[in-house]
Amino acid sequence: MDRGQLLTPVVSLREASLQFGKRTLWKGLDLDISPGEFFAVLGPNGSGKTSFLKVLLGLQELQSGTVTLGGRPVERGSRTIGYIPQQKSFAADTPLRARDLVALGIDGHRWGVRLGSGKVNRRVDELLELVGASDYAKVPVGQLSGGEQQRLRVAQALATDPAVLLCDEPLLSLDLNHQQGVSALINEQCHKRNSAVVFVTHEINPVIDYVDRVLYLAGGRFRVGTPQEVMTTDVLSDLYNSHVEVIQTNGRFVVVGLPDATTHFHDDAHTAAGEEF
Ligand SMILES: Nc1ncnc2c1ncn2[C@@H]1O[C@H](COP(=O)(O)OP(=O)(O)OP(=O)(O)O)[C@@H](O)[C@H]1O
Repeated sequence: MDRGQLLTPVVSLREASLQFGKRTLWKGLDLDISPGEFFAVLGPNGSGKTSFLKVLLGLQELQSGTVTLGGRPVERGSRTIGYIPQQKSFAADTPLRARDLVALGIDGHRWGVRLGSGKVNRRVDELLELVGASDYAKVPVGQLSGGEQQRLRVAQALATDPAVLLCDEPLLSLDLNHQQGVSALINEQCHKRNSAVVFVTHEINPVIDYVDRVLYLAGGRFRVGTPQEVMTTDVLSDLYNSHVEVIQTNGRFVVVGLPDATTHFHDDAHTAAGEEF
């Protein structure tokens, strides 16, 4: 069943195009993402995945077309958005404890005013527990492992119970255990608390059990559909303009013969917009 037809979309793009110089990342993108939908954004290096998130964050303007969140134009710093950025480790001497970092997600815009109130402290405790970080609540963030830091970023992003949760490769550099823990948390926010999740990743398999639909960007074009519709030999060969073999085994996708790690932009990218299933 198509959720998009049942629920009012929380993210909508119409005829959206993004271009840097002569390079078109995508054009003619029409897309609705519904509450409670887990939406993965896939594609090779440089295909525009992070730029897509930046458009939703109000940090990158479209060349043409429109983007709305909850029916309103996107704006920077919206509290309806939770954002898990690409992982960068905190410097060892960062003067923040784990719980301070999470508290910034609740009250970051009012730092120094309400922080420390009983209500904020209780919410921070709840969030730390949710991500399994209570044990290191008072440890300076720079002394924590990459996986521990990442769980805090998830807690921070969930702090406002956001309608839209944007995740930029949140599993990078996590071991398998932590990958599973972090993706299960994000899935819970999506399918239990009804947030729309936009999940940028190079690899669909770690979240394949959760993904409802995929936006696959490559070569200045795109495809949108369920994983079964998009992750096929025909679709990926067409997007990459080169023969790519997709094998499905045990519910996982193995993609063989990708041209290289970087996207190949088609010469005809300006006229060959992707199609939506
Ligand atoms: N502000 C900008 N000005 C010019 N070019 C830009 C700008 N932002 C991004 N680009 C270019 O757009 C392309 C897409 O970048 P983006 O970071 O969105 O790709 P990505 O799919 O997230 O890549 P990766 O998988 O490597 O993180 C890249 O070639 C990048 O250099």
